[in-house]
Amino acid sequence: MGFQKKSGKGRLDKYYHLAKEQGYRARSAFKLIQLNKKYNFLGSARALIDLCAAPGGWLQVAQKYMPVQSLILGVDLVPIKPIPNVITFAEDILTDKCRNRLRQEMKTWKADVVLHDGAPNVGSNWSHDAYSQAELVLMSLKLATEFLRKGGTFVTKVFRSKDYNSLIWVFNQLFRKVEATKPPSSRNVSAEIFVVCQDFIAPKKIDPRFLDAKYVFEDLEINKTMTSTDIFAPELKKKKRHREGYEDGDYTLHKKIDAMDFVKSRDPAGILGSANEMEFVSDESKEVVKLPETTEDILLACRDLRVLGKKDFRTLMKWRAGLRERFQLEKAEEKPKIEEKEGDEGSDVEGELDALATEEMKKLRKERKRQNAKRQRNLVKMQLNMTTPTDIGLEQDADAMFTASSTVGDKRKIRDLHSGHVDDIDVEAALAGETLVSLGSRPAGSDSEMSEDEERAEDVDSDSERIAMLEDEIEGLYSEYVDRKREMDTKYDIKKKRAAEEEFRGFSDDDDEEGAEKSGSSDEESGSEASAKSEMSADEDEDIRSMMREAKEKKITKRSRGKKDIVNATPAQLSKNSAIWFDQPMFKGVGGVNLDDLSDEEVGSKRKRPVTETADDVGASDSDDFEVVSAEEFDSDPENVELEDEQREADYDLATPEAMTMVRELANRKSSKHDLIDKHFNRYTFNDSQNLPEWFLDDENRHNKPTLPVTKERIAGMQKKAEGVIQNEDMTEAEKARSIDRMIKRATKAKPKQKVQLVVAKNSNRGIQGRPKGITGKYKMVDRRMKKELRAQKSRERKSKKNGGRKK
Ligand SMILES: C[S@@+](CC[C@H](N)C(=O)[O-])C[C@H]1O[C@@H](n2cnc3c(N)ncnc32)[C@H](O)[C@@H]1O
Repeated sequence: MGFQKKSGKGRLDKYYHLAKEQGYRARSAFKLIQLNKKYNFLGSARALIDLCAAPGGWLQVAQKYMPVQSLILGVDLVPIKPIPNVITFAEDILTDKCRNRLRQEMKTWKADVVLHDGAPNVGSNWSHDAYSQAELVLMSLKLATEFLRKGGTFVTKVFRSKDYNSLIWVFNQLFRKVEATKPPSSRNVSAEIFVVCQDFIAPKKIDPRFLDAKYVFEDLEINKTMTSTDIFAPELKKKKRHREGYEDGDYTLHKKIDAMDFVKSRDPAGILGSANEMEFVSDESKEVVKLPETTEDILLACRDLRVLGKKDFRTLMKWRAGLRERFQLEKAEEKPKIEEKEGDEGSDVEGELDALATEEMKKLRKERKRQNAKRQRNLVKMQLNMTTPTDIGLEQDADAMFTASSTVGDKRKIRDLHSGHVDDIDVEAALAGETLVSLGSRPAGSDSEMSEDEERAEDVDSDSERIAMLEDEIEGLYSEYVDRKREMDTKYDIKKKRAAEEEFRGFSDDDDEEGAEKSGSSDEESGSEASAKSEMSADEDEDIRSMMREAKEKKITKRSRGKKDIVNATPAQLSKNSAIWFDQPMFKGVGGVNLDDLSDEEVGSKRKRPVTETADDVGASDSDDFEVVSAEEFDSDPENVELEDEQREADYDLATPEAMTMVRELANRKSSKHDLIDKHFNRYTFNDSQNLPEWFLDDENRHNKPTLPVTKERIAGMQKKAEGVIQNEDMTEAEKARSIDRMIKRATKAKPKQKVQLVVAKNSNRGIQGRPKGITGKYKMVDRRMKKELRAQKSRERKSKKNGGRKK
C-alpha cells in the first residue's frame, strides 16, 4: 500500500528495466505501447500531438510506431531532449501561447491522434491538485477538439477522483467510442486510468461550457442557459452529476441495509462493501434471523460490515446462497418472459423490463466469464514468469494462481508448503461438483440461457479447473467487496492521505512516473472531499483504532452471547462486554509484555500475526483458553495493508516455474521434505524484511538473484512455447492450461543420462586432436588395450551368467 519507495523492489520494476534496456526515457513508454497494442491508433496516424510530453517516452514510442515522415509534436512545461523527427517546445498547455504555437506548427494539418499524459506537480493542497489534474485533462480535450480531425483519437490519463464521471460524460458527448483502461504497466498503486476516446465527432459548434471546468465540475445547470445553436442541447439537458461511492456529504453516515436486500441483491459484494451494518428489520428478515442457518457468527459479521475478513465474507455469501435457494429467488428471477407477455399492457411493459434485466444479467455473466478466462490466461503467464502479479491486478489472487493448470494434488502440495493449510471445504465442494451457484453469483437453472463462452467454460470438467473457477469467483467477489469498501471508507482515505503526505515529504522526485503516481494518489484521496478538506485529528486517529479494536473484540464476545443478544446489542454494549474480556489476566502478559503498559501502536505490533500465518490458520487456532485476533480482522486494518502486500509478494515467490519444479520434485520424491524446506528458505521466513535500510534493499535488489532449479534458457524456451499456446485461438482456456502444464512437466523432468562412448585412438603414437570423425554425443578416449580388456570382461560376465554363475 502507499507509494513505492524509490529503492524498493516495486519501484524498479520490470518496465523500469525494460525501458532502460530498450532506450526509452521513461517506463511510461510501455503504457502507450500497450494502449496502442489494444487500440491500434499509431500505425495509421500521420500527425500526432503529445501534450505534457516530457521527458519524451511517449514521443519515442510515437516516432517508432508511426509511419516515417509523420508529423509529431510534443509540448511540456519543461524542455524535452531532442528526438529525431519530432518537434518539441516548452509551454504551459493551459495558455493561449501554447495553443498559438501548436497552430503555427500544425499549419493546415489536423492531428490523427492527441495524447495527454499530464500530471500536475503535487503540492500540499490536495483538493487543488485534484482540480488542476482534471483541469489539465479538460484543457487537453479543448486542444484536442481544436486540432483533431473527424474520426481522430484522443488518449488521456485521468485520475480516479470525484470529477472522473463528469469527464467521462463530456468525452462521451464528443467521441463515438470512449473506453477507460489500465494498461498492465500502470502500477496498481497509481490511481491513474487511461481513457481512449475514439472516432471524434468533430461537431461544427461546441458549447464552450462543455470544456469549461466551472460548468463541468461545479455542477452548474448548463441546460438552463443552453443556446439553441448547440447541437448537444438534448444531451446536456440529461447531464446529471453522478459520482461513484457516497453521495455528497454522505461520508459520515452509518449505512444500514436490511438482510433481505442483501439476499435479493444481484450485487452482493457491492452491497456489503457500501454499508456498515446489516439489520433484520423487515418482516422477512425477522423470519430469517430465526432460521438455524443464521448462526451467531453470521449475526456478528452483520453487525460490522466494514471489517469482514475473507472467511466472514465467504460465510455470508454461502448463507445468502442458501437463503436464495430457500426462497426460490433464482427461479423467481428467471421467470419465463412468455408468461409476462400474456397479461395486459402493464405486464407487457413489466415483461419487457424483465427481459431487459435478464439480458443485462446475461451480459454480466458473459463479462464475468470473459474476465475469468482472461485471469486464467494471466495466471498461466504468471506461472511462467512472463508477467508479475501487479501487472495483472492479482494481489488478491495469490492462491488462485496455482489452480490454473496444476492438478489437485499439486495444488494441495503447494498450499501445504505455502501455508501449511488446505481449504478443505472448498476443495471438497468443488470436487463434489458444486457449481458457482452456491456463491450466489450465478442463478441456478440458467443453463438453457448459456452463452457459447459459458458453455465452453461449463465444459471444463477437470476437478482442478472447477476449483480454479470456484475460488476465482470468491476471490473476485471478495476483491469487489474490498474495492467498494475502500471507496466508501473516508477514514481509510484520510489515513492514506496522511501516509502519502509523509511519504512525499520523505523524498525528492526525479522521475516522471513518481510524480504521476503521487498526484494520482492525491486525486484518489481527493475522491472524498471530506478527506481532502479536513486535517486528520488525533480524535479521528483514535476513532480508527477503536474501530479496529472493536472489530477484534467482536470475536471475543462471540461465545458469550445468544443470537438475540447479538441482534439487539448496541455497539457500545458489544465493546463493553469485550472490555471485560480484555481485563482477564490471560491478556495481560502476551509474550511477556504487559499490554497495558504499551501504546496502542505497540500493542498493535505485539498482536500482529507472523506473515507466514494464513487467515485460515488463525481461525483454526481458536481455542477455548484464549482468543487471538483473527487474520481476517488483521487484514482489514488499513495500517496492516502494507505488511500484507509484503506477504503477498512472498506468496508470489511460489507462483513461478521454480515453485512448480519444487512441487514436482516433491511429487517425484527426488528431494526429502527437509531438503526442500532447506532449499526454499527465503528472506520472508522470519518476517524481518521491513524497515530495512535503503542501502541494504539496493544491494539486495542487485545481488539477491535466486538460483533457479531450471536453467534460464529452459524457462525462456518454455515461455516462448507457452506464448504460442496462449495465442492459439483454436484451443479452449482449459486445453491451454493443460497443455502448458504438460509442458512444464516435460521441461522439469530430468533428462536420462547420456551414454559415454569409448573411442580408441587408432594410432596412439600420433594422438588425436579434437572430436574423432563420426562420433556424436559424449565420448571418452581410451587405449586399445583397455577397450579389449573391457570387452573381454563383459564377455566373461555374459558367459558366467549363461552358465548360471558356475565356473568352467
Ligand atoms: C507523467 S509526465 C509525462 C510523461 C510522458 N508521457 C513520457 O512518456 O515521457 C507528466 C508531465 O506533465 C507535465 N505538465 C504538467 N502540467 C503541465 C502543463 N500545465 N503544461 C505542460 N506540461 C505539463 C509535467 O511537466 C510532466 O513532465
